[in-house]
Amino acid sequence: GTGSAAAVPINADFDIAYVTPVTLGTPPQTLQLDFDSGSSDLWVFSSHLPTSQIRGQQIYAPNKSSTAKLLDGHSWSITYGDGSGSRGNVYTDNVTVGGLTVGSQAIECAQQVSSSFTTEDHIDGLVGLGFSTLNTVSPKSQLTFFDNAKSNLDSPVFTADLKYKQAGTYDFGFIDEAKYTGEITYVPVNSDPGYWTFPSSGYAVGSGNFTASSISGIADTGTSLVYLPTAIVTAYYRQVQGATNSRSYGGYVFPCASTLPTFTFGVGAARFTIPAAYLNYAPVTPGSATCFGGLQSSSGVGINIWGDVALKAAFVVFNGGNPPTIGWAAK
Ligand SMILES: CSC[C@H](NC(=O)[C@H](Cc1ccccc1)OC(=O)N1CCC(N)CC1)C(=O)N[C@@H](CC1CCCCC1)[C@@H](O)Cn1ccccc1=O
Repeated sequence: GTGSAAAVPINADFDIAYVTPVTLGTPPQTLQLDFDSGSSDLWVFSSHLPTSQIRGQQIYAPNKSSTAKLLDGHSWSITYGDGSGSRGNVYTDNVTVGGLTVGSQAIECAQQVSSSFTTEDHIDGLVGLGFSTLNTVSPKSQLTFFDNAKSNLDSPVFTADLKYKQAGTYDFGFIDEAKYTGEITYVPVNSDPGYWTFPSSGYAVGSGNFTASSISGIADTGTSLVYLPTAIVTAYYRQVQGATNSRSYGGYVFPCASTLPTFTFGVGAARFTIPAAYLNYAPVTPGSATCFGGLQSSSGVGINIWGDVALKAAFVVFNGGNPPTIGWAAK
């Protein structure tokens, strides 16, 4: 089988995250979930949450689904890189994404969410697309939607075609040739850390020379920005008039009117250029003349992350075969 679903930006002004409609249970309950290749829990706002923690989000009510089953004695708790988090209990039920259905998928029902989830009313939960080793359900960890679907997929892959300020798609089980140009460059994935960790072959700032250097990082659809080693990031912002590394804003900022260079990264022999517009991420506060960069240092994060700012400059194939690989193509 295959599936195909839209990845819709949650904010009209800048791409902080993308959500995809997912139907749960019988009769179907549709929620807008953030597909996150940087984590491996499928969790939802649920009828088990105190109403004080719900602010407009859609919820999944397992007691309204004839196919829901409590996973007795199981719980989950997750904290993300940005400090947000949630926890709760677990049901299994049917989950459908873009026409692809998984029966008895673990649906982690939130009983508590952190304030940043309560205030982000466009996100009703997450679908983790990392490796199932990262799943937080205890005492028995659960499989991701992708791992459960894999044996029924025409091909054990999912692809991300994220776009700048417009809807893109996540496809499951097939590679849509119409979504990319040229060849797909595949490189090995180290799944031991549980993420889609792959080697990049180097970078260039604007029209400058390409610096060959092996950079290990993760392809993370759930992270908005790109986080890379400080040496690379300082080389980039040296080319930006008025750029400073602001402690108060937590990263590199610059006058919104500044001209930004592009940023090119290598995957094997292939080269992908992130347009300057993607790197002029957003005003630090609405209407400010100071803007926050889409490229930031990974020194505070602990790993290099190729987030949405990079992913939307390419068509990316997450190949869950044995061994796993990741493919990048121009589009
Ligand atoms: C450098 S990991 C920071 C990253 N969280 C972000 O990227 C958030 C995303 C967001 C989306 C919607 C509203 C608010 C914030 O956005 C910012 O942090 N931004 C954007 C706006 C900017 N002004 C400031 C910087 C992050 O924890 N991702 C995790 C998934 C996220 C969690 C929050 C909800 C959306 C999905 C995850 O894949 C990151 N992971 C990756 C590997 C290991 C652990 C880990 O946990």
